[in-house]
Amino acid sequence: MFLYHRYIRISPMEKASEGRPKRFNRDYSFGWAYFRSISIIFKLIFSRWDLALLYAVTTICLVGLSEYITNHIGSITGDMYTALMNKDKSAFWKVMWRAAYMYLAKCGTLALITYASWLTYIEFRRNLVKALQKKYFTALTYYKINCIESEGIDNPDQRITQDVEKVCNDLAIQVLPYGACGPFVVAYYTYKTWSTAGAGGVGMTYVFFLIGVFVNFFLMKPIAKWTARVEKQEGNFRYKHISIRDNAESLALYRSEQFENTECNRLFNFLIKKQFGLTMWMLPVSFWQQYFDYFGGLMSYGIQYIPIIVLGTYDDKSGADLAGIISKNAFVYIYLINSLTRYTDLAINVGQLAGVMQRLSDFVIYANDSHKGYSTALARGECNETFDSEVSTETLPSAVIENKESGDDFYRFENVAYGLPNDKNRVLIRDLTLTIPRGARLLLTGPSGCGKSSFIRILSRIWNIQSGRATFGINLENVMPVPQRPYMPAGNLTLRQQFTFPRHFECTDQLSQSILDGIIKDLELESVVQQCNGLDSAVDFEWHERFTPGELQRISFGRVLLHRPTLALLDEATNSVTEQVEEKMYTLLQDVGISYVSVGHRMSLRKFHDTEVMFDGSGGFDIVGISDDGSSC
Ligand SMILES: Nc1ncnc2c1ncn2[C@@H]1O[C@H](COP(=O)(O)OP(=O)(O)OP(=O)(O)O)[C@@H](O)[C@H]1O
Repeated sequence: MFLYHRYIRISPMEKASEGRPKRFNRDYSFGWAYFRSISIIFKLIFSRWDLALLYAVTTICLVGLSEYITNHIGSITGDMYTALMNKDKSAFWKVMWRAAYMYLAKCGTLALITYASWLTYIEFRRNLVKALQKKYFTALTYYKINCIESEGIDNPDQRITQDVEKVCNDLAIQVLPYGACGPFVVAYYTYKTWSTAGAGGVGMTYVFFLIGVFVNFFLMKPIAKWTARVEKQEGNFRYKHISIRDNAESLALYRSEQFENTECNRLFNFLIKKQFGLTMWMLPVSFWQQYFDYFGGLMSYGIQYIPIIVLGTYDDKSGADLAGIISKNAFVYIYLINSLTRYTDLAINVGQLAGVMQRLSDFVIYANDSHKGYSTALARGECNETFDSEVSTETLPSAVIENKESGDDFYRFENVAYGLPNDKNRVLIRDLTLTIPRGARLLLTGPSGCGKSSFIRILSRIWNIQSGRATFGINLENVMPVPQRPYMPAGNLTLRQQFTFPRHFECTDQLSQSILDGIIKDLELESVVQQCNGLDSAVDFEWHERFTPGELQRISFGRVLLHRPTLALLDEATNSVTEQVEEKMYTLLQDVGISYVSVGHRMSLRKFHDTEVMFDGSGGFDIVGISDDGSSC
């Protein structure tokens, strides 16, 4: 009771953190949903004829071979008993030699099974991770899960890394080999049992097994549920530590050790509570598993009661022969019981897999749903209608979106309203009528939170408009953003790769190299190159921890100058550099003929723009012209 109170009681804070009910935020069960999730995951693992299938079949064949050898090994003890009781030297040495090479074959096969099942695991994991990552990075699914509405898909990173690892490991090494060969082994030993102990012996064994299955079925239900709960809390706890790693300097400046320590402990306590819950359920499962195994050993002799005492089948045999027969029969019966109990043991693995497997299949279902809208929109040439299904058209006129690449304008908005994609009631801007022509130099200003960056999201087509008519006259390939917080992809990349991001090309040709050298000089990035040991050394530090926001802003600005898009979307892209550097940056943009839409608060920005849209913070706006000296006209 004390332990229950200490670990399981739900605190008010924990209750509050559960939030509103979400589609995928539910407890997992050991039922039909599990079988559905198995079919979803298997389709991804075996999506084509490849090594995964070859290795899986090889493993199963090796397990079959191992069972065949075991069948021959089974008679060795019985023959040894008979040879020793008869004091028969030649029979003894025959059995010894037979045993030696049989064990050699058995051990070799077991080693090969381990090897093949690990290869299977690697191929399973390769297929599943690649399939999930493809889904994650299609149709902005990663953005929706992390920034918009995940419907309860927590910790996607953990699902792709840890959950996949567990599922593939258990499937390839535990479940698949023995699960696939099991029925044949069971059928063979059932026949062997029948031929010596008759229907009574087989019946006793199967009743024993069915009791096991029945008890396991009830014990497994909570295991699936609690495993998924533990996985979720593991993900939250790990993510907390990752965020501390990524923000170590900010924490140090805030001296927030105590706060973060308490927070880490709080998340860890959630995890421990869930682990305790799982452990509580593992107690009866473990007891039942052990008891069942031990009782199975006794049963292999118990069944012999039928042929030896009830049927008197071996009444004419000598003591030595009977000892050998008892040993051989015991092997057959114990093997039948073992093959059946192996299934009940596998049930623990399968039960634990149920929770993790459903976490993965939920991820797949969510991604597939989110791809649906995207594909239709793409087919209509309207790849920006990603969030259509979430937008309310009850109170607003419907949204009309057109793509006109050949037009004179980059964008045309007529009576457009936009707001939060995850809250249809929150409209940020209403009735916006604005044309952004080719060659535009547009400035967006207004109070914090009024919807300036959201407008950049509309231009980048990661958010959709709610109503009105929007015409897009520029392909996304020709637009490049510079976000508020410079994005530096992780993974020991070189400085050159940071510059060439988001493309994977290597700028080795003379022209790109000379452009890059010019950018480094113009943006005064020589010291950054030095700290990175040149352009082509893989760095082992965290970019945000090593470089200042101003340096990072200059690197992301350098990307724009290197890629030379038609239009740059600059979201407070120069707010960490001096006004002199800012002037240099805008002059460089103008020199290479890149149009731009900027978001910013500084007055000094005005002189680089010809039009200003001033949002008022309550859904309205003003559009004014700007003359060369920065004054309104
Ligand atoms: N993914 C999101 N989910 C929910 N709300 C969001 C999301 N992104 C932005 N918002 C909200 O939308 C509103 C407008 O945000 P936006 O980023 O456009 O502001 P902003 O005008 O650029 O402000 P600032 O000048 O402070 O950057 C804010 O209230 C913000 O909290």
